[in-house]
Amino acid sequence: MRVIPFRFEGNRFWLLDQRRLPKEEVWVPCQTAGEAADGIREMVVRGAPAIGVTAAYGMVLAHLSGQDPAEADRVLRKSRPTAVNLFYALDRMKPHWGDLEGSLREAQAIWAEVEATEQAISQHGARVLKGQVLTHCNTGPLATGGYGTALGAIIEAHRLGRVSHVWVDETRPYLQGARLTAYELQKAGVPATLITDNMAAYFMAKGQVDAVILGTDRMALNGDFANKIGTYGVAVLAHHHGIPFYPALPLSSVDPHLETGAAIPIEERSALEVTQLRGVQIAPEGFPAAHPAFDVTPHTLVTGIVTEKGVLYPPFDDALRGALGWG
Ligand SMILES: CSC[C@H]1O[C@H](OP(=O)(O)O)[C@H](O)[C@@H]1O
Repeated sequence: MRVIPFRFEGNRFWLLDQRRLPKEEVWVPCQTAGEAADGIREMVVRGAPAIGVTAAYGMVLAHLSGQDPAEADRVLRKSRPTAVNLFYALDRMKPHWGDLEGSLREAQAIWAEVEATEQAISQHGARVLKGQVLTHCNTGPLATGGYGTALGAIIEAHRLGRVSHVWVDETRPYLQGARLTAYELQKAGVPATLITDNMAAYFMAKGQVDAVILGTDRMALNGDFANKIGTYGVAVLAHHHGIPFYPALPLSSVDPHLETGAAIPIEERSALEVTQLRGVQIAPEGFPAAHPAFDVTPHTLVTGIVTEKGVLYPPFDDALRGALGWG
């Protein structure tokens, strides 16, 4: 059963508060673009494609509340910097500024595109997965509003009898794996085991990981990509152990302005998300803590890129340009 993280109802965009999962299912109503931006920034809703859909409906809310679309666009663009889906969606909404019906149609189209591309990603990704798969962070319907990307592929591969078990990285510090991926795999009936991030090497060394698949927040044209912090480490471990490593993404997550990953903006989040665990102080009060929320994995560590157009193999510059229709 898929848990869709939002719904548009009664001229409000309702967000399932992912900070409260898996214990409580609490819905938060957004009536303005500012409230949608707050929901993105505070990670009520999170996940690259889901952020894009939320931003699109934030522009619909701006029209419903009589807000200047340019101001709404500015507020939404400031909410989080790394996932390119946010900017892709707002660029798609721009031609409809001042037009409520057109904005609503475009937002619905963006959401429908998420659903369609992720069904394809899941089917293509399922064909490269087998045995025991490790994943990092959360890339299911909660992160996308559709079928999921990497987790969609895992669930489909299990349905086909290809994947027998999933190692779920808890994904410190925000714990998207422990709280959200475990929740989604349990609902989907897929056998899985939660591990702390520092256990991945142990299970790889024991030969208990046959493939790694995970998400993408922004990919450059050479295949370098940004994803949840810890992804780069998993990629290095997989490379060392000769384990196939696949980022999964819709092609709308490719940044057409970036030749390499060097310029991908990395979000710095509050140190409190590291020094506290669900509000419980775990480090000395005020102790300094770093919190880059993403890291960049070089394309040289990537086996294949799972997209709605199929699985792309090196040289990724050519493969991505071909998939984007750039010849
Ligand atoms: C389907 S891509 C989801 C992507 O977004 C997550 O980041 P966050 O939870 O901070 O929005 C993570 O990087 C996932 O891989």
